[in-house]
Amino acid sequence: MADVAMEGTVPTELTVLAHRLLIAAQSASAGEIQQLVDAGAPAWYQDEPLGWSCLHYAAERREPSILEMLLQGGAIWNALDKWGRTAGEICLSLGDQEGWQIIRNEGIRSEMLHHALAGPSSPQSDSSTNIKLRAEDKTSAGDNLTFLKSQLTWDIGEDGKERVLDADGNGVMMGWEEPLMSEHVRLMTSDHPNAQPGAEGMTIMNVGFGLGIVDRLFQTALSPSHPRPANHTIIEAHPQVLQYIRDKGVDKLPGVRILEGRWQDYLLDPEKIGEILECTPGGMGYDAIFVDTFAEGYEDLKAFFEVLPDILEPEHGIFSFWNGLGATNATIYAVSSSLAELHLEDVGLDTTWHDVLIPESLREQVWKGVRRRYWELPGYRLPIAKMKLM
Ligand SMILES: C[S@@+](CC[C@H](N)C(=O)[O-])C[C@H]1O[C@@H](n2cnc3c(N)ncnc32)[C@H](O)[C@@H]1O
Repeated sequence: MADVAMEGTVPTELTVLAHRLLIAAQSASAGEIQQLVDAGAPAWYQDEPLGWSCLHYAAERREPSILEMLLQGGAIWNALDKWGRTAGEICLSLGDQEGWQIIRNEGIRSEMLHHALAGPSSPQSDSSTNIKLRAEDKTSAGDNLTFLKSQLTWDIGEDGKERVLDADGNGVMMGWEEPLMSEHVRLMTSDHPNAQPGAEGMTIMNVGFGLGIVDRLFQTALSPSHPRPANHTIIEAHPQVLQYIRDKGVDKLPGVRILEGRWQDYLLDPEKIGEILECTPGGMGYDAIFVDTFAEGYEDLKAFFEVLPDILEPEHGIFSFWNGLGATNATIYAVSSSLAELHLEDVGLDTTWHDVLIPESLREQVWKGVRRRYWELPGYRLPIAKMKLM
């Protein structure tokens, strides 16, 4: 959540100015608002009853120039109200596309600037991320190392589909995601030259096994006339999931290799990368790489992006990732997706997006009995990235 200063935590004179700005944002002229900002009114302030900032109030006016003025005056693009909505959601609910774009663009600009100033990603620390794309907690869903030590449970949800929950009852992997995983696999394999009938089969790296849905699909999605993967490397870190892999015999499938441990243990070590690539033709990299971990934030994903030029086959290699960060909020999801696209571009990859609808009926049903919802949007933005052609 964005920095929030509720009543009582700022000095009185600032509080007065803050309240005047909140009121002005609703109906005053641009000149009056600018005067208050120039006088030092804190545009980041959020009120007590609603958690609304001046940007939320201004969003109701549908006057894009006022939003721009407030953002320049220090309003926080991703301040969340008590219902978890940014001012962008207020714009969206009123059909104000122009206002929404101003807030989204400010999000992209401020996140890019933040990352540029922070330098290369450090997956050990989330300090260089501005968007709070994951919970700032040390519970299982918010911290990767805590998650990897936590006890997991496999069961069947009320939708009749298998799921894995962590010790806090959060959904680690839910069977309803299968149609999305299927679309990832289809887009990653169907046109690849090594997946065509008579070809030698693709080399695939999947990071994060979960229920093994995506791995099963990589093995079986294409018709029998197509070759099975020539090599299928799975990196998985949770001991119980590794046991599940052995119980199911996945490690015995032809061409499958399980790397036990965190992806960071393997891919951030240049010597290990060399060994891992030995199974790919000429050591040139994987034909398809997919990442879907748990309890990791944007910094971790960005750190993964930075390794891609070393591990993705440069000519036809396809990278995709589970695009779930920030998915509880439309504006933050849009900024997070754009940020990923720009950071992939920085490391030499072009991204195309495929919009996949998730039916309301499916979304409602699957959440019964699960504590933390992590999906709140009607649509999923599926990324497919390839190395840019020189
Ligand atoms: C959401 S599930 C993956 C679901 C999978 N795509 C499927 O189709 O079933 C995430 C998996 O990533 C694993 N994981 C979490 N952090 C990891 C890390 N740093 N390195 C490797 N695996 C990790 C978890 O143990 C879990 O099995």
